[in-house]
Amino acid sequence: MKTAPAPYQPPVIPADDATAIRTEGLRKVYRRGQDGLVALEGLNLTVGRGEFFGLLGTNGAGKSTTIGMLTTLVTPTAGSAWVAGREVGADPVGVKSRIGVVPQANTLDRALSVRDNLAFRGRYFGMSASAARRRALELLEQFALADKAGARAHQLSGGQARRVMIGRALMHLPEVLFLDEPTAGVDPQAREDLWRIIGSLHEAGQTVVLTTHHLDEAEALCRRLAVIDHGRLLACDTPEAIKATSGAQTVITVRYDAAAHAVGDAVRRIPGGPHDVAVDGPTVRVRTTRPDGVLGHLLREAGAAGLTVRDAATTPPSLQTAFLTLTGRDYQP
Ligand SMILES: Nc1ncnc2c1ncn2[C@@H]1O[C@H](COP(=O)(O)OP(=O)(O)OP(=O)(O)O)[C@@H](O)[C@H]1O
Repeated sequence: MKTAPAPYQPPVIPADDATAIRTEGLRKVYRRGQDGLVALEGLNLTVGRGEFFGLLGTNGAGKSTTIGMLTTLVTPTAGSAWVAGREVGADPVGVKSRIGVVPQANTLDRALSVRDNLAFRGRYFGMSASAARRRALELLEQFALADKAGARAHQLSGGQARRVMIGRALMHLPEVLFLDEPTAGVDPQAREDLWRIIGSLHEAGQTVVLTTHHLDEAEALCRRLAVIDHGRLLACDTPEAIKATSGAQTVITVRYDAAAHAVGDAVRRIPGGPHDVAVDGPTVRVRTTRPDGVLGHLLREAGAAGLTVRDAATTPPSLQTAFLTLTGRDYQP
């Protein structure tokens, strides 16, 4: 008699592991006729449990492709990924049951009420009808949508629909929540509401992975960022560390009470001092990656030249200038 083969056991990262996501050499090439388009080139990433992690890049950088591979919707061309302790290629069902995904497009069922959009998701994941209904109402309450429970999905504003989609993705208490451009196309007030809701989920311990092409959104929400451009990972760190280590320059500007060429010349002559010194009448502007002590020089040299300082400002690198330095081109979302 033939014995049934032992069921395949996909590799499992131990439950107490601090890692929510790990990728090794993740690569995606889309077929385009005879050619291939490399959408993602060998991505190596680790996201910790409870982290708020952002994928930042301009249109077409490869963010949605990355999310698609991590959420089992896009098949990698090469490489591996583990999400919530399961290998994506080996155990897609296990991954799906442990993640919540909010895509860019509105995928609510227009024929159903808001409450049923959530409750049906709970039923799909095996909740009893009463438990699903209870959890749906809890989530709607949490997202200030209790008064919309009986409304049809198509009666919602863009921001409300996005909140309902987040609620629906949370019905089965997923370990990792993926948000693909969660504030795309919503008005500024709705955007702030979404930021507050998403921020509070993270504070409650939810692991969140978000894609955005908004620099301010990435900076306001994400504790760590992967900067992706043309399918390549250019930097992966806290926003502060990316700004500090990108090689982007700090700009120090001092305005005096009279023409300041003497100050500019003196600062240029300081051994090891800043080289990029521009003088425009009474204003001296220094761009440097080593800003320590530069303002002190500009103030001291003013005294020596008999000038009085009217104004002084130091502008540290922004995420925008860091992006410009990393990619060699301006940020065009
Ligand atoms: N199904 C597909 N078939 C062919 N090419 C694709 C497909 N999906 C994405 N691409 C291409 O892969 C590249 C990366 O696209 P992706 O959608 O991952 O970028 P993105 O960073 O998410 O951009 P956006 O912010 O516009 O969503 C782009 O050049 C895109 O045109």
